Amino acid sequence: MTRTTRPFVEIDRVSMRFGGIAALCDVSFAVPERAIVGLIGPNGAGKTTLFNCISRLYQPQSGDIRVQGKSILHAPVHEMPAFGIGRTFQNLALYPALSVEANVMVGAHPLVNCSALAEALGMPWARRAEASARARVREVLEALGLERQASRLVAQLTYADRKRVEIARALVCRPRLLLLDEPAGGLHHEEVAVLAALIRSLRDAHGLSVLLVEHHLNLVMTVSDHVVALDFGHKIADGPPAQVRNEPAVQKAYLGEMDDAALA
Ligand SMILES: Nc1ncnc2c1ncn2[C@@H]1O[C@H](COP(=O)(O)OP(=O)(O)OP(=O)(O)O)[C@@H](O)[C@H]1O
Repeated sequence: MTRTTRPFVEIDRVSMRFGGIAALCDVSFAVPERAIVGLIGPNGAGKTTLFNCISRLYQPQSGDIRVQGKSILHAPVHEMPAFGIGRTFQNLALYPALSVEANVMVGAHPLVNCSALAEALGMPWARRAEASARARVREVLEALGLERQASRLVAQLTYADRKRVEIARALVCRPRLLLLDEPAGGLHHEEVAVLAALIRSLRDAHGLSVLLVEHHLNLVMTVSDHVVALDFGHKIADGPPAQVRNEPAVQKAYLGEMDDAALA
């Protein structure tokens, strides 16, 4: 699939404070169409706050966020599905006592798009919408190699498979932008390599733009086309992985956080 440099998302001078804490200070960068952009920074740098602004959980005090040129911050929250943003959460936000299929079905809710009454009464259009959402869920489970786990409870899965379920749920509504919040957290070395291949293949197969928050720097540097680094809410670097890795401000921000090998 051809990549372009046209921005899919533009973060434009976004600032967000929590009382006296400046979590984001005038942060600007773009996620080009079909690009994988890694967002790095030490603990407390502002990465999750930015994700929460893009998914409209937080409203920044100033700046704008545009998807294909249209401001999401000025759009009503119920219009958000139309912007095509899917996300996963740092601490898995799954229902352990429900099946894999049921968990992914939760993400398909916007596809059903019928009143609760129509669903409860089993109206024909509600049944058709639900059948089509179930078909989509099965398609995504298959794409992620989870089809044989569909009826298992999430509580019975390995941690790596739970992470896949989160990604499946984020994909079910056919997003154009996938926000991945620490997908490698808690994974073993080999599982991280599998994850890297999965992220690339999802981008290639579906033409997705991906914004990846990750502490696993080797994964970020391997998989990203472009890397943005934050520190104390400020953008300190923005460029190709090799350039950002060697940026003195990035090296300094990480000093003491992790061994130098992570950045070598
Ligand atoms: N809801 C909140 N209320 C108050 N302060 C907050 C809130 N959310 C984040 N912060 C503060 O904003 C700053 C940025 O936090 P954020 O969680 O965005 O950083 P992060 O880069 O995602 O860190 P980590 O890598 O540890 O997840 C921190 O100082 C944090 O304590």
